[in-house]
Amino acid sequence: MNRQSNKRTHPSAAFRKTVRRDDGKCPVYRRCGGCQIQNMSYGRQLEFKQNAVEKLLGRFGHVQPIIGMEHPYHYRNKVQAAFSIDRNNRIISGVYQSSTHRIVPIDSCLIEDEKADEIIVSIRKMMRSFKMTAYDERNERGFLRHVLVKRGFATNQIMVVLVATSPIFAAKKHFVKALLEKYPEITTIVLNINQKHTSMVLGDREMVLYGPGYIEDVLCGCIFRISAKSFYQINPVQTKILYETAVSYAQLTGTETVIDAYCGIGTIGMVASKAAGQVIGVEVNRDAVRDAIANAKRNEIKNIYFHNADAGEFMVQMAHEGAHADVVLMDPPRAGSDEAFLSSVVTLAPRRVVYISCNPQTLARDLEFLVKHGYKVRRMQPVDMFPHTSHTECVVEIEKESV
Ligand SMILES: C[S@@+](CC[C@H](N)C(=O)[O-])C[C@H]1O[C@@H](n2cnc3c(N)ncnc32)[C@H](O)[C@@H]1O
Repeated sequence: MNRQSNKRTHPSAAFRKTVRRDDGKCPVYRRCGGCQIQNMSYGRQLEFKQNAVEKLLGRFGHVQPIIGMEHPYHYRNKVQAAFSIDRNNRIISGVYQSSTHRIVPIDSCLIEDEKADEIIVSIRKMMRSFKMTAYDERNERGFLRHVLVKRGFATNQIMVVLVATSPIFAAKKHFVKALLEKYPEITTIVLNINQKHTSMVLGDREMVLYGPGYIEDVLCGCIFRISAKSFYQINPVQTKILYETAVSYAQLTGTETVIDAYCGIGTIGMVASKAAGQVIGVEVNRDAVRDAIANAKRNEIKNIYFHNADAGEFMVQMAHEGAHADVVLMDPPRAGSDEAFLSSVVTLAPRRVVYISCNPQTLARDLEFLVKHGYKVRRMQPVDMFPHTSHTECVVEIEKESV
C-alpha cells in the first residue's frame, strides 16, 4: 500500500475499488473467532476500525486515516497450533475456539503464513511414526501440546518450537532429521517444556534440538535476532510503517536521550538510535533483553543500552535519581501502562512521548492521565496490523504543553 495515497483518501474509498468482498471466505471463521470481522470487505473493516478509534480517541484531537494493507492476507509471521486428540483418537491441530479450550481443527488460515501452516500439518502427520502422542487436556496425558512456527519474512529463516509436557523425547534425532529433509528451510528447532495447567503456550524451560535457537529477520535496515519467547511484531509489512511513523513523531535531531520502554528485542529503539544521542531500552522479559543486546552488537549500534526490569519500576528509579530524558517511546502490552510508569514520565518531563499501542481502550485511559498532567496530544495514526480481526494499532505523538 502506498502510504501517501492512503493518507489522501478515506480508507473505505481507497480499498473498495481493489479488494473484493470476503464474506464466508474462511469456513471456520465463526467457530474460530480469531478473525472477528472477516465477514466485512477489507474497505469496510478499515472504516469500522477508523470509527472505533475515533470514538475512543477523537476527544484528544484529529485521528489520521488508518493505514491499511495492499494484500491483507497471510501476514502473520508467527503461527501457533494447539494439539489434541478427537473422540475417535485421531490427532488434531488447530486453534482454541474463542474463550474455550475446545480446539477447532485448522490446516490453513487466511491470515497466517502459508509455509508455517504447511509445516504444522506435516508435523501432525509425522507424529505417529515417531511415537509422539498429542496432549489430552481431559486426562492430562500426552506429549505434544502446541507447535509454534516463526518465520523471518525478509530472511526466510524458520523456527519450529515443539511445546511438550516432557523433556524426554526418544525419537528426537530421527524426527528432526525427517523434518529437515522435508523442510530444509527450517533453520532452528526448539523443544519447550510446559508442564503447567495454564493458558500460556510456552513454558520456562527450553532445549535447542537443531540450529542456534533463534531466527533473524531484517526490518527498517536492522537485523533482529528473535528467540522463541521474545516478542516480535507479527506483521512485518505494517511494522515497518508503524516504526517509521513512531520515529518520525519523535522528531529526533541526533542529540536526544531517548527511553524505549517495553522495548522487546530492541527494535524501535535501534531504529531510533540512528537519529538520537543515546537510547535506553527497558524490558521485563530476560530472553528478549538477551536478544536486544545481541541485536545492538550485530548491528554495530553503540549508543543503545538495555535494562532487564519492570518499566514502571525502572522509570520510578530514573525519576528518583533525577535522570534526564528528551523523548519516551513506549509500546506496552494490551493492558497498557501503569500509574507508576506514567507518573514517572510526568516527573522526568520529556519534551515528547510517542505511544505505540495495540489497544485503543487502554491507550485512551493512559492519554487521559498524560493530558491531565501537562501533555497535549499532537498526532494520532492508526495502522492496521491485524486485518480481519477487530484489533488496531495506533501511534500517538504527545508533547509537553509548555513546548
Ligand atoms: C507490545 S510488545 C512491544 C515490544 C517492542 N517494542 C516491539 O515493537 O517489538 C510489549 C513488550 O513489553 C514487555 N513488557 C510487558 N510488561 C512489561 C513491564 N511491566 N515492564 C517492561 N516490559 C514489559 C513484553 O515482554 C513485550 O516485549
